[in-house]
Amino acid sequence: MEKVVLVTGANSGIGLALCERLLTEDGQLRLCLACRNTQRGEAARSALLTSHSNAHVDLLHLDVGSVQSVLAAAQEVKARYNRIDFLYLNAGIMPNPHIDLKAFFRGLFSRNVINMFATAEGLLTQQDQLNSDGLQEVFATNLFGHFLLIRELEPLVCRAGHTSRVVWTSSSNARRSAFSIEDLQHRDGSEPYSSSKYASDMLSLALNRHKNSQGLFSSVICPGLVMTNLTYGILPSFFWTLILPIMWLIRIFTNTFTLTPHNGAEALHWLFGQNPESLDPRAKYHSLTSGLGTNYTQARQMDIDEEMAEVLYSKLLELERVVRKKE
Ligand SMILES: NC(=O)C1=CN([C@@H]2O[C@H](COP(=O)(O)OP(=O)(O)OC[C@H]3O[C@@H](n4cnc5c(N)ncnc54)[C@H](OP(=O)(O)O)[C@@H]3O)[C@@H](O)[C@H]2O)C=CC1
Ligand SMILES: CC(C)=CCC[C@@H](C)[C@H]1CC[C@H]2C3=C(CC[C@]12C)[C@@]1(C)CCC(=O)C[C@@H]1CC3
Repeated sequence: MEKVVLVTGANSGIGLALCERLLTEDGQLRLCLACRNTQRGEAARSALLTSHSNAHVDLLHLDVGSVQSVLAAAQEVKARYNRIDFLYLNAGIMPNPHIDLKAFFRGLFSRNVINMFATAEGLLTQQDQLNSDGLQEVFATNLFGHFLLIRELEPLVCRAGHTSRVVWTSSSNARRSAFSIEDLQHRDGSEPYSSSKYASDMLSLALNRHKNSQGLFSSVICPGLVMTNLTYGILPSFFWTLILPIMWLIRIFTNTFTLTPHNGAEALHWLFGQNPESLDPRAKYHSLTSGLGTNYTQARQMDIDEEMAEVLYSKLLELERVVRKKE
């Protein structure tokens, strides 16, 4: 039976590389590119069809940062497909990033240097804003829109006798200390990205608790540091080009510098081939690249409090009720 796979944020970076890899792996796939920008979505679809001329590639308009768009897109998905095997929740933003250069140079000469390059801990802040639904934009895009999408698509992913998978593109930047259960949307802090990614790690655990019995299995991955539009938004592209040789060198010390979208998509691709029952719900699956350029996936335990994950789940359900009422 052909597998139905939906990828959010599929028109560039890691999402597009994943699509390319999935089509190479399985020519029978029915792939749905869920993109907010139709023109960029069309360009991605054409590029994929150039290298896989017989592939089934559909396009879906979806802005995960908008409640109305998520609800409309979910209706469209339900009309087009009768099940979804893989839901890759990959779209993500990091608006107005700011690097703390002092902290960077201090970190360079500390024992924490490897961890700093792997996680950006203490280096990065962002300035977030409210979207038209009155939600914090980073929370709405990276977490809540995807949560709402899963809820809307439950008839397609929670089916008796059938297993479906949800895979979150999280980050090594996800940190417990950046997240507050009292401030889910991170209205008051300056690390909305880290907070939203930590929340996705917790949500994945809660989804497994609530939905495994209905055939839905959730996993989280970290793609490592990848050169994409997102990272080009942190520092100008000429800077990245200048330091690229240094980055290849750093890869010898930290295998988290995957650098290319193809390498970054390693764990996403690896999960596609795994039996969900064999996966650890408390693990984050990391895409890693060795100094010699070999890609591999490694499971690392997440620092997650199960009780807090449950509270997050209930709070998201409550927020869902509120936004549905408004709609
Ligand atoms: N690059 C890195 O080093 C790392 C990236 N990640 C995560 O990987 C994921 C992919 O990012 P990456 O490939 O790096 O960056 P890109 O910017 O290349 O890709 C992000 C994708 O998400 C889409 N997107 C953004 N906002 C929305 C929205 N509201 N609705 C629908 N689609 C949206 C973008 O579409 P559009 O073209 O319209 O903007 C784009 O296709 C993100 O979740 C990111 O947080 C995690 C760790 C490290
Ligand atoms: C010499 C050199 C490589 C300098 C770059 C320093 C920083 C700009 C990077 C060091 C660690 C990086 C990192 C990210 C962005 C760029 C750095 C801060 C991410 C936050 C990008 C998005 C993620 O989800 C995780 C990444 C962790 C590492």
